[in-house]
Amino acid sequence: MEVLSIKNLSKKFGKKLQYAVHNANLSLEKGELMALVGESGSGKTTLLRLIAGFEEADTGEISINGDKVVDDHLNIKPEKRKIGMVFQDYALFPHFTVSENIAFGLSKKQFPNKKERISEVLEMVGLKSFANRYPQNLSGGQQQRVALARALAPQPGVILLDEPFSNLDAVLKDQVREEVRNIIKKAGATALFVTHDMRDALSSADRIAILKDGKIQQVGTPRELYEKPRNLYVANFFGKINAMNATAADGSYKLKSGTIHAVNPPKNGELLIAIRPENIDISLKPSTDSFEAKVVLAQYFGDHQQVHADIGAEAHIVIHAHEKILFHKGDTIYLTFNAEKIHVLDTCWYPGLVS
Ligand SMILES: Nc1ncnc2c1ncn2[C@@H]1O[C@H](COP(=O)(O)OP(=O)(O)OP(=O)(O)O)[C@@H](O)[C@H]1O
Repeated sequence: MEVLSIKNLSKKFGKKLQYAVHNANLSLEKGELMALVGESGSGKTTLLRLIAGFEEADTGEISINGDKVVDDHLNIKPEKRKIGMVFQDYALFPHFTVSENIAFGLSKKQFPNKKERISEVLEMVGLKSFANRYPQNLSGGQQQRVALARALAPQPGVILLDEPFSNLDAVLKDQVREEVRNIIKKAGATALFVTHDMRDALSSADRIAILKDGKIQQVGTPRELYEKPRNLYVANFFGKINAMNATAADGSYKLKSGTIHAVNPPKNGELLIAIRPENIDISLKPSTDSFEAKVVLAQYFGDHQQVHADIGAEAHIVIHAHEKILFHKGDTIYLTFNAEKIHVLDTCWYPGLVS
């Protein structure tokens, strides 16, 4: 069941030429946890605020639980949208205890027995024994769980979380990501969280939507976005990738310095192909499909070596090698591309493209 539906949503601030959010389409199924990622200024916060009702859309539609909350003639107030919000700084009321913070958004009509509901959500977030504490006497991770409990308590249609992991140090982050995901899943809630950190998105979300210049570039599972990025922007956002111009012909990708057999033969023509550094084998001996290359930089990172090499006319190739041999600048090496992991990118994206 579709819980959040966004159609052709756009927002421009004042007289700016650029859209903050441009023609966004997004759909969240019940129980889904989605990450909204993108670099600074890509429009993540604006999209979240449009959904919450803190900003007014220029055009487009938003529905929550099947009820329209925004269209050309409608702009339902934030408090009437059945949305739970977890703010970046948690925004807990300092003079209220944990219980009082959670009680704040609960109506007597929906929950005649408020105490029971508070106890339920405190149990859910593992803070039952902290009910009477004040926020300043809690750790950052605990404060975040209170904020999450407060958002979950009224059983909203969708929970929106603004940069939920950005205030946590690196050690806590891994643990809190897992906790937040588990709590949301246990509650059966549907949630959308904003992050600029691709690790948050890859490790926690069921699906990811990636924004660039206010436009959604791709929506998919972490694996789809990592392994089958639609364009170079998406590919680069999730780590290093080697992109090369190639000509598709006779079931192969022809590069200037050799040919790679294609597993899924593409249509003939000029293409931009891409392969991740871990999907290239490196050897000191040639084999039938290998490309000769010259090492220009080799960096040792303990669990792998990052080798930069030139293969003739093709630009720089980056390889993550796990071999025991250490490579050095000037070495002649032989690279074999894992044809199954070669992916064809959309070439219609270029930096700065807005419409
Ligand atoms: N209130 C505002 N007035 C004018 N321009 C705004 C306003 N809010 C956002 N913008 C502009 O809209 C664009 C998108 O901003 P937004 O804050 O949504 O991006 P973001 O991806 O959340 O960035 P960050 O990660 O830095 O928070 C930017 O160009 C920003 O300058």
